[in-house]
Amino acid sequence: MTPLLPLSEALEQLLARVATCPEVEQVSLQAALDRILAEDQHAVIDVPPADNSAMDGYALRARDAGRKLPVSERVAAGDAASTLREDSVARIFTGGEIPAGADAVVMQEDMGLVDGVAELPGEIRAGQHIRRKGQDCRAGSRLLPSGRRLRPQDIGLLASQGIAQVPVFQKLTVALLSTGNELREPGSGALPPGAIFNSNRPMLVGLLSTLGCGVLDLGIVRDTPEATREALLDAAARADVIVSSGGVSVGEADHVRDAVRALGEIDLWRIAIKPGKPFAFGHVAATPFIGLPGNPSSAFVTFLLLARPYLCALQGRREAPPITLRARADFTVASPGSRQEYLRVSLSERDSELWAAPYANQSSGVLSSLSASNALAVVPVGETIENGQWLQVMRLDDMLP
Ligand SMILES: Nc1nc2c(c(=O)[nH]1)N[C@H]1C(S)=C(S)[C@@H](COP(=O)(O)OP(=O)(O)OC[C@H]3O[C@@H](n4cnc5c(N)ncnc54)[C@H](O)[C@@H]3O)O[C@H]1N2
Ligand code: MOO
Repeated sequence: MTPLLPLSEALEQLLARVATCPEVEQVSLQAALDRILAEDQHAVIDVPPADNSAMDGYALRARDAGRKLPVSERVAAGDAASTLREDSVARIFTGGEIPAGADAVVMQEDMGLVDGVAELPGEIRAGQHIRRKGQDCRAGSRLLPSGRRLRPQDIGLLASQGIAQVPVFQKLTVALLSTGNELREPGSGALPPGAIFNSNRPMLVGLLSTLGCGVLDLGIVRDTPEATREALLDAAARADVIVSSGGVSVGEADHVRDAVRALGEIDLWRIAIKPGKPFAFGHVAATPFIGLPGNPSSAFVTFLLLARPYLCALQGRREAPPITLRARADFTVASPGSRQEYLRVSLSERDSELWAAPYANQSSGVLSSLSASNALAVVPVGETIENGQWLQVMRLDDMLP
């Protein structure tokens, strides 16, 4: 039996096989949401383009503090810049460009106004309530790095520069297939004896879609060597990656396993994590193949810990791994043995601290454990966790997309 492989080594081996980035395409800014930026983006203009007021009030000279001065003009957002006459103040609105000569803004709440004459407060700091030209972005500075998944705020930032088209990597197409004679699709009627519904398929379609991949859903592959080979060759020709679930453990010959081996190469790993020990990686012709374990929780956890970083790298995405938080254990577990455990837990806040409470049944076939949880808590190999002990936890929402 092959020894257990630490998660970090499995990940390293997977990432080492990522050689190239996808092709680049230009898309409109709005269509760029959730896509992966293919080139660094730089500011082309200063934003804001000129000093402007942060408040509705009066633009004036700070040295005039305490004086009574007439209001010589009115500046609204969108008006072209003007020059402030000597011995006067300008009425100004938020976003209005500061007239030349003015060096401060007094909020209208702080200004006395008698018969149209402004009574300036006794103390005015030069620069107050002025938003400086270029304080948001300086022309030439880097706005966003290549490899960034574009979020709504990134789209807004690009729009603030007048950028209307952006280069993004083409979407990956992932072929998905489910293996297992026992599987039936939801909607196909009542289950015959021995059968179960295929829950991995829609779950994995969801995970892949959330990651921004196009999914070529091949459904349940008919359980013959010929049908399996045909499906894999079709997948290899039409997709960038093939993902399957089931049949990667030590059981009797599985058609997918044998067919991948016949059409390419397959490594069957035993990873030192629970859930998710068996995991396969290889290729069909030149198309990479990932074999997730069949147990639904194992498929989900190995997708997050292994398939996700691999697919992100293949997409050209370059970002820091999801953040790890610290939480206190709301439980006690004895030494779990030879595999690092990823307990499905609910995080909640108590006395300004995070606490992790595990779902009662942590069996890898129990999908409710994931649905009821919002995080994974890491229990290192050989450790006994006492109640109140600090643990590393990863919020599921931080791992997706
Ligand atoms: N003798 C051993 N048996 C097992 C070992 C082992 O080391 N020695 N490892 C166990 C572990 S750990 C896991 S995880 C599973 C993984 O098994 P496979 O990847 O080969 O998957 P299957 O046997 O096909 O299925 C396992 C389980 O999951 C159910 N399943 C499969 N596909 C789906 C699906 N699409 N939707 C819902 N449920 C699915 C299937 O019915 C089985 O109950 O192996 C252990 N065995
Ligand atoms: O890894 Mo299996 O996922 O422990 O049941």
